[in-house]
Amino acid sequence: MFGDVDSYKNRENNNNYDETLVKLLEEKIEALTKEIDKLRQDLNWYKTELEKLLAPPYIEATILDILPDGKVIVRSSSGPNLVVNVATNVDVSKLKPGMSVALSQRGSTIIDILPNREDIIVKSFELIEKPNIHYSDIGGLEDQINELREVVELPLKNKKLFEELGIEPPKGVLLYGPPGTGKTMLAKAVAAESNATFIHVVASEFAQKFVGEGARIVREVFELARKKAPSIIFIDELDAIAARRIDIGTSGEREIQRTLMQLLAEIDGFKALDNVKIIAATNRIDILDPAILRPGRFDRLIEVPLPDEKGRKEIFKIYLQRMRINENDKLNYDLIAQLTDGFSGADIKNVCTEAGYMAIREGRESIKFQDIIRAIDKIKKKNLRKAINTRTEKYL
Ligand SMILES: Nc1ncnc2c1ncn2[C@@H]1O[C@H](COP(=O)(O)OP(=O)(O)OP(=O)(O)O)[C@@H](O)[C@H]1O
Repeated sequence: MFGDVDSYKNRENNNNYDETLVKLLEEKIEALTKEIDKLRQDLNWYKTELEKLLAPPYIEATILDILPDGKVIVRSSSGPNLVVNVATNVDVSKLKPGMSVALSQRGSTIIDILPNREDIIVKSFELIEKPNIHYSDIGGLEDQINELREVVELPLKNKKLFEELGIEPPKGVLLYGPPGTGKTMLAKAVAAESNATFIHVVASEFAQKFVGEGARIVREVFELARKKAPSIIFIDELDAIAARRIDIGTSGEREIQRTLMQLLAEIDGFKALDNVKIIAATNRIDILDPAILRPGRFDRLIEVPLPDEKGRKEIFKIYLQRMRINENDKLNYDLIAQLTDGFSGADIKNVCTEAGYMAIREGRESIKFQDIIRAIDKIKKKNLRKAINTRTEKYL
């Protein structure tokens, strides 16, 4: 009798044991299946990456003409004009002269239509139809503003006056001076006040971003400027392509030289009273190639120096008047202007921003005069550290 009860219990235990084991195994299978899926995904990813790495490069080409038999004449980026076929996955009816396409590695077949090159290049410039900066936003540069108004704004706005008087305004203006003194601001403000499109290009990017294409980009920038005229082309860091060169042996140097040549050709190619103006900026006028400064090119030089005490006071006023100052504090502009000898406009803006942060960090809703003094001290130390690092890095 008892034996029966025991065997029943044993069976019961065994059943429980089996159920637990089945559950465990099912869970294990589920986990492993998930892992297989994950590994399969990883494997596919590695396979496609490997394929991409091992795939031969395609050749970029521009369509010149589409022939009646469906073949296409292209100019390949590697040189000659070619008559090529079109792969079946490419819709022939979409092909048009001037379009960029990818050719198979052997250059015999169009295998893809590429996005419009001009769009890609143009997107990498800062193109502002009308910048939102005005002369009144700029402190301490009254003479520079007046000169720019005379040589850029007036000819753009009143071409007739110049034609009647028979005067030719300069084609290109070069702004030179230390970093952060407002050169870019000046160029943007003239564009805004002249209702001109502002095209901002950074010369160092010609060489870095578009290897082997600097000259072509210069051409496209000028084309774009003509299309969007009246316009101002602002070339920042001009020295990156226009520095005097003793040795042009390397291919990189030759490429920069070609870019410069194209820039000079473009400047020479338009008239002083066309409604495209060029403003360039540099911190290193001392190293510029004299060819760039010849009459008819960048022949109007405007120095944009560090602000003097009066200029610093004006810049402080521009920024601080927009900020909320503690009503019990009187701002001593003379003192802060005196304390910031050697500061650029950009440094002064940093001081104001830093003072604002000091108030925020201390949970205040307004800035105290003391914040500004502390911020000046902080920026001074930061600038000093930067100067020490620049002057000592060659010894480290
Ligand atoms: N004279 C100024 N008046 C008001 N703000 C200024 C002035 N100069 C500089 N700033 C401030 O500093 C910032 C940087 O100035 P900007 O880019 O015009 O200098 P930059 O001379 O073109 O410098 P870089 O040579 O480094 O390109 C401006 O956005 C502006 O906030």
